[in-house]
Amino acid sequence: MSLLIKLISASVSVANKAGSIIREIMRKGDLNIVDKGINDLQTEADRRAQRLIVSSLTKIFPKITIIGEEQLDANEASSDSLVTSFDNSVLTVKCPQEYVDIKDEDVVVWVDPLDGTSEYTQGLLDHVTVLIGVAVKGEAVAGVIHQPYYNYKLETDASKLGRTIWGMNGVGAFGINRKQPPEGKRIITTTRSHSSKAINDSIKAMNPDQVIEVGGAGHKVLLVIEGEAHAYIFPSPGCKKWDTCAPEALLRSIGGKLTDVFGNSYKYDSTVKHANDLGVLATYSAAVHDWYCNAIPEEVKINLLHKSNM
Ligand SMILES: Nc1ncnc2c1ncn2[C@@H]1O[C@H](COP(=O)(O)O)[C@@H](O)[C@H]1OP(=O)(O)O
Ligand SMILES: [Mg+2]
Ligand SMILES: [Mg+2]
Ligand SMILES: [Mg+2]
Repeated sequence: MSLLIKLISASVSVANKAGSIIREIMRKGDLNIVDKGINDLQTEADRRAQRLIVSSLTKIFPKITIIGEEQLDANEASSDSLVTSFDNSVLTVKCPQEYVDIKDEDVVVWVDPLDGTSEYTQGLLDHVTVLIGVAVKGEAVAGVIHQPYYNYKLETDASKLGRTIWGMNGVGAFGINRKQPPEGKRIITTTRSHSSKAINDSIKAMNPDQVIEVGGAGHKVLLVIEGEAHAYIFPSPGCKKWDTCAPEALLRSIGGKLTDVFGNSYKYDSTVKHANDLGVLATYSAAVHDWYCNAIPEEVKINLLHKSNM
């Protein structure tokens, strides 16, 4: 069994339990919110989900570097029992030849225990995802996106609540049906809680038919994959490597693309700067990516570049 398939399989299992914790904390209603900066919230769910994910994966893969969003006291153990099981459906997949021989030290796992925290605290629950991204030699190669409240408005059957999607470069994506967005239209999805003039100017320059303002990097990439939007636009600082690693890998696995505003892929080795200073642009197909990239005003791009060098 290859290391990568085992790692994705374990990540699917632990992401599912992290989702249960996120639902449990919301059900009990004690979110215990702190603001880490400006409009940068953390709840008990972010903390407990990260402790579970990082401790569980560390137990199975002690030599792999795992980087999580939340800065937590290293001495504080997970209060939840660890997940050391493997998702069987992933284990049946054959690892592409190029990844068969990778070593522990080639891998970095990027964990966003709860993406869309702002929306979580406001009850916009389907914007929330758990993101586990796997980078190999600095490249986003595989991603798990768990959406704990998928179907929550439609389904009364608790067994149909939530879904887990995973994808790997050279293998494809599972748990989601890819759909082409409507032809002859331009639908853009963007932030609802971290807006800026640069974002508004860029969207205006793209002359869209519709703009979908929703929370979460994971959630917006799912909208792109399911054909609800042609592109996810965030020409602004604020997203970090744990926001984009899993979404980037998942999109790539189905022929889409996630880059900075210049069209360059981000790197994900353990020494990279965490902030994605040059923004995020994601599209459903690599063939249309350049159009969106070129449509972002030059002034917006130059400003991001200047700020990133400061
Ligand atoms: N200015 C910011 N400060 C902190 N986190 C940000 C900021 N902008 C974006 N993010 C992170 O990127 C995600 C996508 O952005 P948005 O929801 O605004 O479209 C957010 O849910 C948040 O992740 P998280 O919720 O995990 O902290
Ligand atoms: Mg956060
Ligand atoms: Mg996030
Ligand atoms: Mg988060």
